[in-house]
Amino acid sequence: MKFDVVGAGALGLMFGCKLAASGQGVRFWTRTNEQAKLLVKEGIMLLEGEGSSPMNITSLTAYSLQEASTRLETQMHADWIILATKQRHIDNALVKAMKPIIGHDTKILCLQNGIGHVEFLSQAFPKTPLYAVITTEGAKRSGSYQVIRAGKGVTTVGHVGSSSIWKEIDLQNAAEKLIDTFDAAGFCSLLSKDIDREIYRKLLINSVINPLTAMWRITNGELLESEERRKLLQQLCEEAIAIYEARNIPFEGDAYDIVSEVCRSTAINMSSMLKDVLQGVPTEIDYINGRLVEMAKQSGMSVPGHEMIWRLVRGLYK
Ligand SMILES: NC(=O)C1=CN([C@@H]2O[C@H](COP(=O)(O)OP(=O)(O)OC[C@H]3O[C@@H](n4cnc5c(N)ncnc54)[C@H](OP(=O)(O)O)[C@@H]3O)[C@@H](O)[C@H]2O)C=CC1
Ligand SMILES: CC(C)(CO)C(=O)C(=O)O
Repeated sequence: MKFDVVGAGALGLMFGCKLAASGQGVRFWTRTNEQAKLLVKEGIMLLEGEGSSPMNITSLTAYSLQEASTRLETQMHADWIILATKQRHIDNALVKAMKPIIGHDTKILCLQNGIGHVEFLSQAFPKTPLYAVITTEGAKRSGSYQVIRAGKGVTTVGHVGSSSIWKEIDLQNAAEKLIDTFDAAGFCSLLSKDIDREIYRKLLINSVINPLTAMWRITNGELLESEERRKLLQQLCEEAIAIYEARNIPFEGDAYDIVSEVCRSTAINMSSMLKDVLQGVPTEIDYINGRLVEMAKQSGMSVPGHEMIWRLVRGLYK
């Protein structure tokens, strides 16, 4: 199978490295020429867990995405594009730059947290099948070509949006082959027929854990360590569930219990939002709490907790 990885950040490097190591064809499309050159020169170094020796993949193909139209004149389109940028990178400029790498049989796999990107990309690429991924894998970039697998997780894949020119059975077969390929590369993967459910479940979890850990600068586990923190966790869960109920979005189980369980199981993790804040880069708050606030407004509801935490996190970045 051939993969084009757009965005050689934490997840892009990790997925690309392990897919290449398992014998798949992987080509990287970076934002900068400098990173593409470094990847070609140095390869990727992936560290998986303490005590394990690093995996080093060399002989890579990598270009800047801006060069796509000239590079694709002499090369084949991939079966899959793994879109591994952040939500905020997905805009008209990225769409324009990606057009040359989309062939007749290319499918796009979106790794982003939050919501909004699927609708945007469905409109931008109406004929291209889109799949969303919800992953509990943890990856941390430690340089332009070095990445750490911070935690093994489960990667769930499902078809999203409508792609009128593809038959349901072909969409399903393509996803099944992808799951087998991911499994063979060392990613425990599942196929979901209702990926929206997974997306909204993850959205709720992220909308509670991420901004609170980012504001308080604490690990996920520390969120449960005081009554004051637990109360706010509870309030954000209740507000999110009220929005879901108003909009008929299914959510199974007790939100507070589920969020608390994620805090416990990822206790020593720094949330992705806290990492962004500490690095001084914009967070994904607009695509997580911002979207919830927007949904609440559309339903004529007030969600003071989410609105306040959204503004507080936005205000951290000038
Ligand atoms: N890391 C994780 O463990 C997890 C991440 N996610 C989600 O996955 C998504 C990616 O996260 P993560 O890998 O951590 O993010 P990173 O910031 O590490 O990676 C994003 C990459 O996209 C690149 N990029 C930006 N614009 C372009 C462009 N125009 N063309 C090509 N590349 C571009 C960036 O390049 P540059 O560095 O040059 O700016 C960067 O390398 C996020 O939405 C996140 O929420 C979900 C689950 C786990
Ligand atoms: C589940 C959680 C909160 C784990 O850290 C996450 O997805 C993130 O940090 O973005």
